[in-house]
Amino acid sequence: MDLKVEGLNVSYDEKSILKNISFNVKSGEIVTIIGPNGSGKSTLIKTISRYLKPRSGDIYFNEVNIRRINTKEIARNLAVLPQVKAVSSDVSIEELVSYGRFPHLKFGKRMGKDDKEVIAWSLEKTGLFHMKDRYVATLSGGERQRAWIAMTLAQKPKMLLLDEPTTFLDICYQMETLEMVKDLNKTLGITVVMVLHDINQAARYSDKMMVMHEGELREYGEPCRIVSKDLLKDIFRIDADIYEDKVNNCPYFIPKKNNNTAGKCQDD
Ligand SMILES: Nc1ncnc2c1ncn2[C@@H]1O[C@H](COP(=O)(O)OP(=O)(O)OP(=O)(O)O)[C@@H](O)[C@H]1O
Repeated sequence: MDLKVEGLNVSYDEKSILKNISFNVKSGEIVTIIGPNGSGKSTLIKTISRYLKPRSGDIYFNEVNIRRINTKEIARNLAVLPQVKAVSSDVSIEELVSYGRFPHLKFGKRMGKDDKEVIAWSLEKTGLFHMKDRYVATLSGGERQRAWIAMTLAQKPKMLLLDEPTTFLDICYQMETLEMVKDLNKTLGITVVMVLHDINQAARYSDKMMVMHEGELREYGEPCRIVSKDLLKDIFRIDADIYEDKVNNCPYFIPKKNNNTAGKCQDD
């Protein structure tokens, strides 16, 4: 499924947050949004997922304006992993994952064998099958994150929107999650738009990277063009050396020692 965003402006109350954002994501691509805290990444994900209404601008899935697509149709095609997730305390992992099948059920129909197989597959893929009866409320941060990812997998979407999918995960599960996203993208052709804070991981796992800064889309392109000394200095306020990862065929950077840290991460 491809995505087109045209002239998007989004405000919270009177405060303008996203300013004239336009871009295209081709079907089957992995695009990662990076940017400093507060630059508008989550707001963009929330707007694409229709959680927020733009002040102006349009969003198209496969050339159809999302204003013309009904909610169930969107839910069948688009799975969203938000940054903040809530679930009542008596929901088990398996139950949470089963919610991913709801958009696919016919009116009044119960889940069938196919749905149960997809749920089992999602639980296996995320390493949760052996603990599927545990309550989500009793899980560690990383286990809970995997349960939510399993739910989005169960949706079998054509597009995945992931807002910081690796938060709370240890490095092994971070890698496993991103490998899983890549695998789903390659084997099922799922288009992926995600937010990551780790720029090196973004460069490694993305076809394209999008750089947000103060509500504007500052750069959009392939990782080898995006990850540059100038961009890291201008947008992220760090000095870094750029290298080539010949194994994964992508750039990576190592920040230089910061001798003057006082106030460096604060906004000017
Ligand atoms: N519900 C809200 N009401 C008012 N302002 C908000 C609301 N949600 C976010 N904002 C503001 O909008 C701006 C963009 O926030 P957003 O969460 O999109 O940034 P982000 O790039 O995802 O940040 P982070 O990396 O910290 O998650 C910030 O200035 C934030 O304070």
